[in-house]
Amino acid sequence: MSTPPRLRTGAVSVTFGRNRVLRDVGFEVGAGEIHALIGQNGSGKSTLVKVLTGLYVPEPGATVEVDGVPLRLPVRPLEARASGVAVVHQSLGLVGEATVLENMRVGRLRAGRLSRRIHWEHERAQAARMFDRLEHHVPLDTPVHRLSEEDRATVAIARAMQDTPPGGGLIIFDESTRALSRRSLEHFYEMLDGVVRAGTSALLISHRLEEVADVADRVTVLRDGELVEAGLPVTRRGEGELARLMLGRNLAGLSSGGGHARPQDTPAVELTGVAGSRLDGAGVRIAPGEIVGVTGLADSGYQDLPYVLAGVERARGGTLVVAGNPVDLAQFSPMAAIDAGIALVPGDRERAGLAMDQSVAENAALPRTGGRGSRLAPIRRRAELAGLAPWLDRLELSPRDPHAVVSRLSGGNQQKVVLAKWLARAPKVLALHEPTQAVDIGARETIVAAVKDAAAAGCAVLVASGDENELSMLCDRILVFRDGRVSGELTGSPGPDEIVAAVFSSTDRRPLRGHNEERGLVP
Ligand SMILES: Nc1ncnc2c1ncn2[C@@H]1O[C@H](COP(=O)(O)OP(=O)(O)OP(=O)(O)O)[C@@H](O)[C@H]1O
Repeated sequence: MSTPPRLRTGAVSVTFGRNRVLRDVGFEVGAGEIHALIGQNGSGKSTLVKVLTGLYVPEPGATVEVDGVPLRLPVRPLEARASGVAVVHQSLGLVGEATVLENMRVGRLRAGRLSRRIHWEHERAQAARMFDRLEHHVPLDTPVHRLSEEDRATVAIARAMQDTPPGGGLIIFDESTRALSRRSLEHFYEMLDGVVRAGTSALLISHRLEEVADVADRVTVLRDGELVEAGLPVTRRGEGELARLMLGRNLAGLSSGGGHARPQDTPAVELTGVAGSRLDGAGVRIAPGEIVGVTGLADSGYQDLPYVLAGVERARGGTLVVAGNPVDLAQFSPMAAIDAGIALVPGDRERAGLAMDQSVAENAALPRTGGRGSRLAPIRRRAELAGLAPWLDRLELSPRDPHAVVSRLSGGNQQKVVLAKWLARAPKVLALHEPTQAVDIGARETIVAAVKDAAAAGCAVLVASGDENELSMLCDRILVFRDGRVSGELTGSPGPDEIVAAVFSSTDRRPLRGHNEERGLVP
């Protein structure tokens, strides 16, 4: 008798109101494989994960089996956990302020039956065992936000492994790796390779198709809630082919670099001597039409710059000159930034100021700068909606409805709302933090084109990113940060390898995982 797959789903359908978001989804994940689940924003990936973990109830007729044993539906979260299914959420899903030990053991702490006291020695031993299994050790008493990015990735895997029996179980990574830099990704997959070689399975959800092509053994593709492919071997399938399967069309080739710079002009924006929690004398000058990237190691401070430029993060000191007017950064505010024509697209939606219980259109109208009660408000509102609609079309918002409530949109679609809102306002300066992080490859193409169009029209663009592919697609010039200030500059539309080499001071860009044939895992 052949061994059953690690996970098998059958006829999983989910409907919200009149919207059927999953339709008869049946697929299998084998033992010891990395299985990727890909699809455009809103195609139903997270909904499927939420069915597997018991957050959403599938329609009658669905089946979910782990190692051939059917789970009762709707899935009971504790039963899923007991059968060896673990989930790592977006951006590793760790609590920064809590220690490694607390992150490892939260939800699992056991108090003595009589004393009601927690046996910390037992908890430490349990946590340490996982790091032994991974052969990587991380200090248990350090708060997670003080760890290196690589160590944080180790903790996320170790934490999930607690629910999987040695050599068994399934870890679901729901966009967990999306904020990791190249070097941390290499480390992450080195560890995960060891875990799956021992027999544990991984279900990987990621919009980085280059990563999927590098590391996955097989791929399942969802389009509009339906299966397009189930368990297709990934061997020798490049990013382009995966994109075609996902989008149902060919992806136009993306040119790299901005190419619209007019550096002889007086700068549209200039930051000097910026001091903040992680910044220490940083400075950037951006000409009208120029797209400048800032990058570096995770703790180098470059990520703070868009927020300082948009007045969202108060700097301790430094000067901003925008359109020839100097401003003391210690006195700067978000409203002053908006008035100066500076727009911010943050990296995570929590910082994006989305009003989750309001519609897409209502969010696009926020914040209003003055004239709230004016008789002209309805006219302005209609004009705003008219300006927004083409952007919602261009970014393929799903559902394409300006009246949809934001909390009901998928994560990537929420990100698109923030982008559409600011792009529709034709800002003078755009401050972007990982602008394509949560969006699918089709929308990434559109966003890159839209940012370049904005630059061509004279907008000065700052892009903070740890993703060398994103930087290479967008930027004319890249500043590399170290210890809170600029330590190097790459000009002439640098490529991804050059960027990684500059950030890590080494030219060694290892493959994320050996080829499928080498791993001997492809049937
Ligand atoms: N609680 C809900 N109520 C109503 N609609 C919902 C709810 N949750 C999700 N949806 C809808 O279900 C569809 C699928 O969403 P889902 O989050 O599964 O997409 P996804 O493939 O994970 O997208 P992304 O890549 O953007 O994260 C979307 O159209 C979304 O608007």
